[in-house]
Amino acid sequence: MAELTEELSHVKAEEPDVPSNKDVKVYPRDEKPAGGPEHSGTPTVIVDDLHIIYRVYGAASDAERGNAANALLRLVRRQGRPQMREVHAIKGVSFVAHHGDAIGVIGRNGSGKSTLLRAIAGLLPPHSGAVYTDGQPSLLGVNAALMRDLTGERNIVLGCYAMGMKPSQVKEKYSEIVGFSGIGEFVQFPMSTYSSGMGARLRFAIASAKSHDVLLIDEALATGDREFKRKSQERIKLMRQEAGTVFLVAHNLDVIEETCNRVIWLHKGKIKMDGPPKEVLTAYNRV
Ligand SMILES: Nc1ncnc2c1ncn2[C@@H]1O[C@H](COP(=O)(O)OP(=O)(O)OP(=O)(O)O)[C@@H](O)[C@H]1O
Repeated sequence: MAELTEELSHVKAEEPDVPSNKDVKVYPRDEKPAGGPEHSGTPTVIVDDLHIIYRVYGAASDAERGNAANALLRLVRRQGRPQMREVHAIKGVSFVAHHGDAIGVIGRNGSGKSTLLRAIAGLLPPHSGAVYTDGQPSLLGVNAALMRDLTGERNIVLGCYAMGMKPSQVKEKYSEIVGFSGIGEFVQFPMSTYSSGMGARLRFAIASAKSHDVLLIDEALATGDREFKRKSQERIKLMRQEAGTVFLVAHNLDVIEETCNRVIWLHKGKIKMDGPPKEVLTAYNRV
């Protein structure tokens, strides 16, 4: 900690101005995109007829796969342009999220949950359609990109800077982050020595040390133990009260039910249902 304090005092002299992260974009249409329960809060995220298509180079199409002739053909074709396949992961998704919402995103493997979160975070360009956000979305574990070769301590400092915190704020939050993560003395060890649960807990502790306009959490709570799940659910509730919007992808439906006030069910890249957790989860459990 002494080393950390010294490091922070050096950095203070070069402390950059943190720009305002309000990024209000004007929604181009008068009407509201379809779906979702009624809300009185301000819209924070508007997803409008979003399509995301991945391009995979070097992949054989179905027609090309499967026999020796096709294999030979593929060998020959490799001399020319590589084959390209498209994966249409999000197919015309529209919804509006509001201040104070905690939205669970559920669906089978490959239904497009992570892709949707990455698109909201601005990490994937839409093929068509648009995502509008009021404020800076933060995708847990990516925005605060943690480095396996560095100690937990270093990652906390870098992660906090990456979220736009000032050195004085990092100093103030440091002990709280370590305490919340529950990693104890491992904070002095490189993250490569952590279990996946410890890494996820530290990521959550760092990301939730700051209130976010839009916080996107992808399965981070899945690896924590029961005590950590309880603590993180409480913190998500607190973040909602602090006017943020939280998106949560989790396969554990209990976590979704206890944490969220709304659930979006994705199926093969489309919204199958969008509404209160009880209704959506009951329908989801029936299939
Ligand atoms: N980087 C990528 N390149 C090509 N295709 C991808 C890529 N990432 C995801 N996909 C494809 O996009 C579709 C949606 O994947 P995505 O990871 O968003 O689903 P998911 O619902 O989060 O799945 P899971 O529950 O297994 O995490 C899948 O068909 C997947 O194979």
